Amino acid sequence: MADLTLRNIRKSYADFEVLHGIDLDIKSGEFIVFVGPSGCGKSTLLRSIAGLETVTSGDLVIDGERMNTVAPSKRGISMVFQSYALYPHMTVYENMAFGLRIAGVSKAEIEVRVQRAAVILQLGNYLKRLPKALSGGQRQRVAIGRAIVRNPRVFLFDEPLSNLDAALRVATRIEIAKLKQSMPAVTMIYVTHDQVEAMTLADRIVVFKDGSIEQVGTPLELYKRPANLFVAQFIGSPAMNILEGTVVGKSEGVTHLMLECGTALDVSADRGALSVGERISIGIRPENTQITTSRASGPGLTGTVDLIEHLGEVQILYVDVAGSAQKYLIKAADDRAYARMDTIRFTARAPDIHIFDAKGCSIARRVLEAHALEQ
Ligand SMILES: Nc1ncnc2c1ncn2[C@@H]1O[C@H](COP(=O)(O)OP(=O)(O)OP(=O)(O)O)[C@@H](O)[C@H]1O
Repeated sequence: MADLTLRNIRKSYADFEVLHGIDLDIKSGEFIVFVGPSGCGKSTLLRSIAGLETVTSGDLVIDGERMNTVAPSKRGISMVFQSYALYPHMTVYENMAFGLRIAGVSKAEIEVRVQRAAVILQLGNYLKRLPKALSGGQRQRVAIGRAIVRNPRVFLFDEPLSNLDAALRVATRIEIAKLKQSMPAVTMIYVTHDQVEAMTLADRIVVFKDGSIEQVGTPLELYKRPANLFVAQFIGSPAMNILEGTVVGKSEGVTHLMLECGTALDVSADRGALSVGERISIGIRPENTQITTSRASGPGLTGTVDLIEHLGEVQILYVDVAGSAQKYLIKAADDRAYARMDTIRFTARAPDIHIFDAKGCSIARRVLEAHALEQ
């Protein structure tokens, strides 16, 4: 069991601040996934939690105990890296046992722990093999086994699957999900660039940008209610489409928007305290866009198909919309044929239209925060 609290964590390399005051509460047994663009500080934070980096200021607390100056080996943390870093001349069993032997754990206890890890990771038949006789996925399982045998309170994973090919990634991802089920009390923090890993493994996802947290939430919260434009475009693949516009009027219960592409859009007034003249962006996900007809009629936006990608069960249409520099992407079932230069009309259901203010903040969130302040 391990609750983890990060309070105003800052980390600088010389005069370059990488982490700008991170606050995060992680509950015992949670599976937390860190995502964010390259260089945003995910690995630095993970390594700081492990004690492989010293934080410049702030408090790093595990189960009520401040850990800032506690040696990595005394934090009750195990870490699995992208590179498996197995000892090539040792068998799988010896690789898993090595750290325990150095720590002076008895032979009998080592046997129990290694065998237990081998069962969890289905490595029982490979214990006598050398790493060179294992697949990449099996090697990564040995690296995870080596971490398990230490009975950690907190398990850290730094992009553990990124060296594996697509099929092995999926198989090993499922192993990690099972591992979580078999160790429900262990807190896990996992860094990845892979959307599917983040969405499928996480209890909560933390989205980072430039050394700060943008949003923390369950995968569905981030997908359905992104707090800002950055999260909206970062979570989901292909990314959410964004169109610029202005609030042009308000009448009873309705706010009228005019998009730069020349399309008028009415949204219900409870979508926010929008003011007339205010610049806004609307966001619609490719999979939430419905093509109304292949001819230029009916309500919605109009565009010209520029490119089509067939992915099997779905196709991605890249559509040029007048007045918008960005292509509008539509994810549609592959049961209908479109051709390049087709003119299409498309719409989205009202709940699937996200609205952001000029600062990129979600209007829905702005309203929620305003309500919270009033109470
Ligand atoms: N030892 C170091 N000395 C100086 N700068 C560093 C050091 N380690 C990391 N950085 C810088 O800190 C920033 C954050 O790096 P970090 O590796 O934490 O990012 P990341 O989000 O994990 O990126 P990626 O997804 O590419 O692994 C980067 O700008 C990086 O260049």
